[in-house]
Amino acid sequence: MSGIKTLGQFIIEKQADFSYAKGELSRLLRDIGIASKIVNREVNKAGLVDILGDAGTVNIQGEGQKKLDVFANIQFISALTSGGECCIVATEEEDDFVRIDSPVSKNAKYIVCIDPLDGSSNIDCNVAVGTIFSIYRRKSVDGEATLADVLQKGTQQVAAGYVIYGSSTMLVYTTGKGVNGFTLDPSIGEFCLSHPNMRIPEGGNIYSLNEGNYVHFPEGVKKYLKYVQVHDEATNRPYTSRYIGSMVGDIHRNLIKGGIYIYPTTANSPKGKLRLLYECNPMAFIVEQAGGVASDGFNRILDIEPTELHQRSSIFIGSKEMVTMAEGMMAEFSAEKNVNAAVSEKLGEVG
Ligand SMILES: O=P(O)(O)OC[C@H]1O[C@](O)(COP(=O)(O)O)[C@@H](O)[C@@H]1O
Ligand SMILES: [Mg+2]
Ligand SMILES: [Mg+2]
Repeated sequence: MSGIKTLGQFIIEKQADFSYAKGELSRLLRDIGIASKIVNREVNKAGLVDILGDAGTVNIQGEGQKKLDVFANIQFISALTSGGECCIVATEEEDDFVRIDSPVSKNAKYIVCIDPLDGSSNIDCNVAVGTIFSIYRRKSVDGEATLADVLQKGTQQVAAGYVIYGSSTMLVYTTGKGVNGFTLDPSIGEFCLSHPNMRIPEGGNIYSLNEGNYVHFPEGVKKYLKYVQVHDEATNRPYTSRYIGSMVGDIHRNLIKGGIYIYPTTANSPKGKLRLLYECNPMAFIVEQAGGVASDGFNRILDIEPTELHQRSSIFIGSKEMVTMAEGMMAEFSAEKNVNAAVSEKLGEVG
């Protein structure tokens, strides 16, 4: 077993990077690791236990909840409650944020935003699903933490990560000092460092979006699709289309191979489908830390000021050259034309 570094060992080792660290964030990441293993256990034997199918309830997003959505939600809230390092959990599956009222948690300084089970539409057909999490330090020091402590810009995240329950189970996270990936070794029940210092390629030829929504796409996205589907060997086009329908699965693949994932505004989702706090912010932090880019087509995701708990956003995320090209098309062809300085600057970089 020499040479294996577990998630726990790595977290403690990296704690030294933060002079003020007292171990709370390390313990919080540990708690998320524990709940992920419990969810993984159920995912792995899903067909044998009563965890597939609908729960018969509808969440605040207006989506039918799957049994595994509900199970995962309960597991993460209970692990974070017994761990005692966070005072509020905001989750995609609960109408309002959950205040952790255990004696130890009351003064805890961390807020966790979580998508307990991502890719719910794939649960019943054994396709990769995931969990996405984001951690903030509360702004208020005294008294009970409030909604204002949850509605922080993505730039304020102290850590973010995802777990992918795929052919193997991996946990990938950042604390703002690069991105590292850990693979679960079931034989020892430990996440072990397998992908140190992950970097997304600057360019790529994989595009991921639900083309079934084409007619409702903004003009800029339609133009980008035309651009990637043209035959031009010099620019390695046409690109390849890959769409799993689990944000975690699509972004994990693109993180390793290079690529772009786009979920724009559509007729069904005029503000975009994906949730800013639970999906867009954590994925944007990870991808940026790996050298990529994430925007809503115009504005950097991490700079968006959240105003609602379940706020949605369009998202263009992945390899720098690909996202910048798509943003250029949005700037040129999409009516919103609220191009900000940053996009023009990026256009300048690509030339
Ligand atoms: O089916 P669509 O509209 O293409 O949406 C798929 C997207 O929706 C999601 O499933 C939304 O996440 P949840 O499963 O957590 O609700 C993403 O994982 C995925 O990328
Ligand atoms: Mg999701
Ligand atoms: Mg979900």
